[in-house]
Formats: sequence, structure tokens, C-alpha cells
Amino acid sequence: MIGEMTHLGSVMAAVMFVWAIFRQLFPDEFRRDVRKYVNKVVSYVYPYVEITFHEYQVDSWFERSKAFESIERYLSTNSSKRAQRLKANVIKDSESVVLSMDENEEVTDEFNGIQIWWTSSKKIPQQRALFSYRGDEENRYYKLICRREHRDIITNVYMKHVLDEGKAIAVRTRQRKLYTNNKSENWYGYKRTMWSHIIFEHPSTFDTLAMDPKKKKEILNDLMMFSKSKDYYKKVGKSWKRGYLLYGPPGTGKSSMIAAMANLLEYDIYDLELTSVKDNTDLRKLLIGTSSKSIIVIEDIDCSLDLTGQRKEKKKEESKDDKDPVQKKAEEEVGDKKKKGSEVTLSGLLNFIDGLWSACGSERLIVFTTNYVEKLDPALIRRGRMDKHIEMSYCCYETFKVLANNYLDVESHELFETISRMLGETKMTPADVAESLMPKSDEDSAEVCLNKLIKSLEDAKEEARLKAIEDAKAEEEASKKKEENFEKVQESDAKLTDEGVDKVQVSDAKENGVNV
Ligand SMILES: Nc1ncnc2c1ncn2[C@@H]1O[C@H](COP(=O)(O)OP(=O)(O)OP(=O)(O)O)[C@@H](O)[C@H]1O
Ligand SMILES: [Mg+2]
Repeated sequence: MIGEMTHLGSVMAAVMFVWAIFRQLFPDEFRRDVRKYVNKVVSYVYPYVEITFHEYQVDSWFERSKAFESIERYLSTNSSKRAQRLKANVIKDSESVVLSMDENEEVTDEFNGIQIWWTSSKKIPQQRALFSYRGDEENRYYKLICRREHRDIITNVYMKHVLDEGKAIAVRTRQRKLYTNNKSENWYGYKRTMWSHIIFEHPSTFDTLAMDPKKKKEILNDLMMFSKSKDYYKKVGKSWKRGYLLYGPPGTGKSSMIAAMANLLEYDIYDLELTSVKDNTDLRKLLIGTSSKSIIVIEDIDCSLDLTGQRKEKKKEESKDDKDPVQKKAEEEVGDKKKKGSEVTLSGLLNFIDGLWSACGSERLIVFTTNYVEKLDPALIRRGRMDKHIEMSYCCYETFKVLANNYLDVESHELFETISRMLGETKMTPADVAESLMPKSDEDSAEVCLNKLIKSLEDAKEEARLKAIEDAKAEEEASKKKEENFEKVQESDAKLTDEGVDKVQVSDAKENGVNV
């Protein structure tokens, strides 16, 4: 190719030379006509087609062209081994350095037996712009050269292959992000955005997550199935998303499970703080601002908003009329303050999960966590909205074994039996078990840590016993009080009835004309 092109190059140089002299001698119109013919002749002689892809397109000087980025990724993995001079770039959102061809390098690619040549060059503008948004004005571009007879297959099939591959490589090497929503009032103005993010680097995985292995396997299968079911969701007419409700006491691994899910599926996380959202419209805007391949999380959904309370408040309002006006005003002020925090309603949230707008974007998980599942409105967690309910519970023996393996690298030990028995008798969260198992100094052996756990299990058991006694006492006192009250009420009722009877008797006597 290079030899062929050199030959062509010298022909072109001769043509250009003649052209330059020609320009000096002949008027404009004549030159234009001649140029047309020269182009025709050149295109007849030159058996190649050239397509260029610029880094910045004329209509968007701020953003690198997506096609250019994809080609860069594609060439970096498919051809960089063959190019001799490479350039290392640290590209935004990428985990690793991207190697690309240096300027004026050439690499060859092959597609279905067709040869394609790629070269990389840059164009430096003759005049420097006075006012520039980007640091440098040079515009790099890739040039694709192929034989003319392959033009159709290259533009229709090969280019699609390059762009798709490039995108797939970008997804594989991208850095994942953890987003959180900004307060609604901070959305406007220069550089303000709805979502802020940091790089997501949580180490939790399904291997380190301690829970019943059967349950874990079921969740893993469910997630894997979901991520592969694009066509299935399309077939059944559902948007490609799935809701998970994680519930259980604090410290049982709900947040760790979300991180493990994101790491497994390589999704971004959008941690949605409902109390910062002004109203339902803003909630919808946030939803539109999320990308595909993501998990939208609302933690502690029962505390985020008084979603069930809003219905009750309405009822209260109805009976407000017969109240003292001063008290009424004070209550209204409190209500206004509450509303200023967030006006998101239950129906707004339901729409967010499965309304029409939720179909924008795809491949998304919506996860709610709560400590009190019974507090939630049934509409919010019905199947179809929250498809899978997962209970994260206190530490059982199976959970402990995973933690012991993670924290101490032990799979079995003579103390395991005692621990197994004690876990059956005492409720302890995986977070507390993990804390006891963690070595506190270099000298702490596995045995020391396991003994520490036994000690804290004993303490927890004793604490639970004392608490049970206290609770029983409190309950006894309460029922005693109740009984006493009941007796008092009965006594006063009896008194009233007696008096009532007397009165009735007196009035009866009066009616009958008897003097009392
Ligand atoms: N099932 C578990 N497997 C592994 N580690 C766990 C598990 N549960 C808790 N932990 C450990 O305890 C810590 C707290 O767990 P996590 O934050 O996931 O609890 P949570 O259920 O989200 O609690 P909360 O309801 O208070 O938000 C974690 O950092 C993790 O190390
Ligand atoms: Mg949590």
C-alpha cells in the first residue's frame, strides 16, 4: 500500500505543480471548469475511497465526536499492536490508559477478507482563534482508506462493526460512578447539575456478602437472568427494569448487597435522597437524568418521606374546622414548613417507579431498603413494582461461616460448634459478628477472634435475658395499671347508675303525684 501510494503521490505532486502554474495564468471561471475535470480524472485513476472522522465536529466544538472516540477505542485494541508509534492518553471515565496511534501512523485492519487502512493525522488551523473553549485548537482525525469497490460494505457493515466494538470496549473499561441528587434549588445556573458523582469503588461482592447460600444463589440467578433478558422484556411488552425491596434490621447487609449487585452487573448507582427533591416534577426530571445500566437506590424509604402519613394528614384536615383558630394557625405553619422540605407524594413515587416516564432508558434496577417493611404502603411494594422482596436477617451459622472465611481465612475450627449453638439462641447482626471477628492487633490469631465472638455472643445473650425480664416487669405493671383503671371505671359507673336509678325513681314518683 505504501509503495502504491508513493507512486500515486508523485503523480499527484506533478498534477499539483501544473495546477499551480495554471492558476497564475488563467481566470477564475476557466480554472473552476478545469478543476472539475481534473477531479474527475483523479477519481478515475485513484482506485481508493477516503473517509475522515474528525475529533470535533463543526456543530459541536465542546464535545468530542462519539464516532471518533469509538474509532479510537477500536483501533487502540485491534491495531495498536501493529502500530509502531503510540500515544498514551488518560481518557475521562476510563479505568486504564488508552493507547492510540500517534500522528501520521498507519495501521491495517482486515474485515471479511477486505483490507482497510487507517491513518491518524491532525489539522492545525492557520489562524489561532481569539476566543477558545478548548485548550488546543488542533483537530485530530482518523482517515479510513479502502478500495472503491468495497465502499458499500465498508460504510454499511464495517463502520457499524467498528462503532459497536468501540462502544463495547468503552463500557468494559469505563469507571463506574456513584451519583447523588443535588437539592432541587441548586439545579440552575452555571455548571449546576441534578446529579453529582464520584467514582464508585465499593469492594463488596457476592463472594464477600454473608447470607444463606441458597438465598444468595437465587438472587444471583435472578440478577444474571435480568441482565440477559433484553429481548424477553421486549417480547412481553415490559420496560427492561426490575424492582428489589431489601428489608431487615440495621447492619444486616442491605447496603452491602446493593454494592455487590452493582459490582456484579457493572452498573452505576444513583443514590436518590428523596427529602432533597422539591416535588413530583423534579422527581421525574431526576429520573430522566439517569442513564441505562444503573441501579436507582432509595435507602430507608420509610424515613425518607411521610408517604403513608400524607393520607392521614388529609383526614386530620377535615376535622380541623372545630378547632380554636390560634391553634389552627400554628398547626398550619408547621404543615407549611414540612411541605417546604419536599412535596413528593406517594403517587409521584409510584409514577416514578412504573409510570410512562420510567420507560425512558433501560436495563435498570430500582432498589428500596427499609428497616420496617410493615410501615410501607402496600401499593409501593406490590409485585410488579418491587418484584423481589429480600429479607436480610440476623446472623445464622451459614452467614457466620462466610464471615469467618472472609475475615479470618478459616473454613472450620473446633469453636464453630459452640458458635453455631449460640447463634441459634441469640440474635446478632452480621455487622456485629464481623466487628468481633476483625483482628484488633497483629497478635490476634483466629482463635482469639473466635473467642472474642463467643464472649460477645454471651454478653448479647445476657443482655437479651435482662431485657426480657425488664420487659416482662414493665408489661406486668402496665396490665396491673390497666386493671386498676378498669376497676376504677367500673366503680364510678356503678355509682353513676345508682344515682341515675335514684333520679329516675324520684322523677317517676313526681310524675305519679307522690311527694318525695
Ligand atoms: N451480610 C453481610 N455480609 C457481609 N458483611 C456484612 C453483612 N452485613 C453487614 N456487614 C458488614 O457490616 C457493615 C454494615 O452493613 P450494611 O451497611 O450493609 O448494613 P445495612 O443493612 O445497610 O444497615 P442499615 O439498615 O443501618 O443501613 C458493612 O460494612 C459490612 O462490612
Ligand atoms: Mg444501609
